Amino acid sequence: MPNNAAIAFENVGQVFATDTGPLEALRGVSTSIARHQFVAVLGPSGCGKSTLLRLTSGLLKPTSGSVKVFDLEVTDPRDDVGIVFQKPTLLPWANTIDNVLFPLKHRGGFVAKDDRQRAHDLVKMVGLEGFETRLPNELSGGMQQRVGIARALLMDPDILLMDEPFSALDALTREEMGFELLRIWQERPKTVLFITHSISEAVLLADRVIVMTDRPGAILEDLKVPLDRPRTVETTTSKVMHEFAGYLRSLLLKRAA
Ligand SMILES: Nc1ncnc2c1ncn2[C@@H]1O[C@H](COP(=O)(O)OP(=O)(O)OP(=O)(O)O)[C@@H](O)[C@H]1O
Repeated sequence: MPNNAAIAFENVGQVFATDTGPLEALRGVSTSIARHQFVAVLGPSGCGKSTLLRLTSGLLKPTSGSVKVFDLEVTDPRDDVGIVFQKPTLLPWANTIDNVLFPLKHRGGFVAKDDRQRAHDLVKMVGLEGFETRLPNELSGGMQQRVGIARALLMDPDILLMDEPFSALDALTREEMGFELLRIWQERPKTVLFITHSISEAVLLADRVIVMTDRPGAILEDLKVPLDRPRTVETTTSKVMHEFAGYLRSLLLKRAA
């Protein structure tokens, strides 16, 4: 395992205790993600994708093996790891800026003038200039998700964990958000672990796609995406994208056969 990895999973297993007995969610997951690499994870429902993400964030400890971030075993949530969930879980009474600043406030941190400026800059970066004082219910789903992304970027984390971040959005907004994320990622390089059910989204965004098996989740294939950057709208209709997506689809279907 290279020791310059941003994230390293070493023989990770996760067994949950449930009412009906132990449930093995992950088995023997070993892989590493280089700094500033964009890795997408695809796999059937319940194969442990979110569990992998929670283990990386420190919200959960593995029952076997280890998860390391920059060579240190993950024991607790860290400031250099930002998370974006499917639903942005914004505070309904707080405006855009205050929602972005929430992680700082939550940690009991003093919000300095610089922090407020950073929040304004991030809000601008995610395309919400002019919406700084709006409440979440005055924003569309896509805009709320942008607030969630700006919030995850507040501490300028090196690692960004994203759990189906665009799945609640309509197809067009979803694609737009994907390109937006690539723009942000190029502007402020980050190590991204991105969970999705969308093959085309995984291919369009990532450097590498990890395909998981059914539960207990293990790595079925780990593939480099054969597309140059920057990715553009043309990429989405390219032959290479089409063929690679087709291969991934066959992998996922074979598994279900
Ligand atoms: N805290 C928990 N206690 C018990 N079982 C759990 C817990 N968290 C997850 N599981 C179970 O572990 C398995 C993997 O869950 P996980 O959410 O990681 O899957 P997933 O691949 O992200 O699924 P989906 O694609 O449907 O979101 C599932 O069977 C789930 O029910």
